[in-house]
Amino acid sequence: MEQNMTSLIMIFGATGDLAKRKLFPSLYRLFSRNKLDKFAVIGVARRSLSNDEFQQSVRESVTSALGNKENLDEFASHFYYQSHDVADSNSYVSLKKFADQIDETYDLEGNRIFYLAMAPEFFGPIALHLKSDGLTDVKGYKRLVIEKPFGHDLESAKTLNKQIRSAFSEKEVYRIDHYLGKEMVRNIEVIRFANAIFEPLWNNRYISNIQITSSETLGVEERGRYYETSGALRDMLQNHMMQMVALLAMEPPISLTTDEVRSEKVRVFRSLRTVEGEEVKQYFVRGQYGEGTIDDVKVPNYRDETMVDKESNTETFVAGKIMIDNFRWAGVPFYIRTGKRMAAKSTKIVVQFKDIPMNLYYQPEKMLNPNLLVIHIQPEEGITLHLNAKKAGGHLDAQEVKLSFANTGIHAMNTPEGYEKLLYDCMRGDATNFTHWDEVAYSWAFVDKISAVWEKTKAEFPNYESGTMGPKAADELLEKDGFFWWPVTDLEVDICK
Ligand SMILES: NC(=O)C1=CN([C@@H]2O[C@H](COP(=O)(O)OP(=O)(O)OC[C@H]3O[C@@H](n4cnc5c(N)ncnc54)[C@H](OP(=O)(O)O)[C@@H]3O)[C@@H](O)[C@H]2O)C=CC1
Ligand SMILES: O=C1O[C@H](COP(=O)(O)O)[C@@H](O)[C@H](O)[C@H]1O
Repeated sequence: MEQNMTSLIMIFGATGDLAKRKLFPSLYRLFSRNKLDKFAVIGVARRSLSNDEFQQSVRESVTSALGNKENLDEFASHFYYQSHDVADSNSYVSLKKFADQIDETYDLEGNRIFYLAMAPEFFGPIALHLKSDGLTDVKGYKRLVIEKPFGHDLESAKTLNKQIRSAFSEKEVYRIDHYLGKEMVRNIEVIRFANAIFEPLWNNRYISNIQITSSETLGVEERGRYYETSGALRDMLQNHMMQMVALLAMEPPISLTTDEVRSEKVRVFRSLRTVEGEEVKQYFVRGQYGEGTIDDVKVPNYRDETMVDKESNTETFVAGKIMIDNFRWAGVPFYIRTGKRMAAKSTKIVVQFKDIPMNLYYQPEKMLNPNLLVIHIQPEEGITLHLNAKKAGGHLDAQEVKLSFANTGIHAMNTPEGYEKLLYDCMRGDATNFTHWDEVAYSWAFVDKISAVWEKTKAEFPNYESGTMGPKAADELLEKDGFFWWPVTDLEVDICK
């Protein structure tokens, strides 16, 4: 793999929220760790700004995300601004001239990263212009980083992909899924494939079900316009949740190359049981938040949020049972749930193992505790293994014990922000933690069948109170299979202490 950390990074949408909150601070962290060789950034957006004003906004965003930092002036001096309307062809001609000049000044070897941090309707047109107006005619590498959402459904994703692919090859396209930058999401593979105690048990003989929860306390905030066209199914399930399912379910790749890992993930997507028509209500539950209280603050109904339809049929919560019909996973439900305005901000994976054949130690009053492997993705990062062991001093009484590993505890620092890792990977030319077109296409095909049913039928919303773990039907989804959601807040236990 290339390790050339020299590049001209062009950020389209450089005055936007994502650039300020995530991209500038992440670049700063790479800079401060000496991970960048020669680099310059051209920020592109519509409004008119001088280079000085832009550099000031870069300094402010780094300070606001990371506090006062060293060498900030030196870092910011690598940033340039170009006012540009992405819909106007003439702008690209002057942008190309400017980019060539910066390339020469910093000796950037013709390496270019185009980061599209803009509304998705611009992705295709920008990619086409970059090629037709010569910005991609470089002697080094050219890479296109694309934010989510990648389309609205399979059809629109195909159209977008066609536009992008007429300017960039698949290997040059880096589709961001920021969950793939999270430390513990990346750890899933290592936990699975580097431990002799897990891999032999990682199948339908020993695992009864897997639960993935990604709950948020935030509501839709200022994103009503986008969210009304998306909902939790497209916003979270089609991408982040499906990626976690794939990492948990895939076969061990023969090596850790981008192509091998991606091809194993694609095999999982190909094995997904299609859920359509009448089956959708047996497998999936949707919800929309009503008013409630979070952290002692009263919060409004989703339908009363800015830019939201008073009769909105958009789901802010989704729970589902995903079946993977292959040899390893036949019969094992993967339960997923995600939503806004829930009781806690938490992303966790709970792997519940099957009960042992006979319960010697808890009978007759109590049930044996199943063994659980909990992967804490956020806010705390770590692993907890729930076992049964003898109670100290007692006769042969058993009790549940927990073996915990806290990522932060070991490294005594915050783990790097996901965007930092993804930017670093992109500069190194490592696309393993970006989504391949095939993954996107399969997961849209799966999700489209569900949205087709939901869009046709009006739901009885709101159906969960803000500050709770979603509608009752989400609990019933597991109850009818004899399971229940392991409470994510209780599982937070002591791992970070
Ligand atoms: N914000 C976040 O936390 C996340 C965002 N994303 C994705 O990132 C992308 C950007 O989101 P976000 O930063 O929130 O969006 P914002 O609305 O905050 O920013 C949009 C940016 O696009 C620029 N822009 C708009 N129209 C044009 C135009 N015609 N020509 C040139 N520039 C233009 C704006 O510049 P100006 O104002 O000067 O016109 C601004 O810099 C979206 O795809 C979103 O889905 C994904 C995950 C998280
Ligand atoms: O992609 C998105 O993710 C965030 C949740 O991300 P997290 O890293 O805070 O878990 C979600 O709020 C947003 O709606 C969605 O677009």
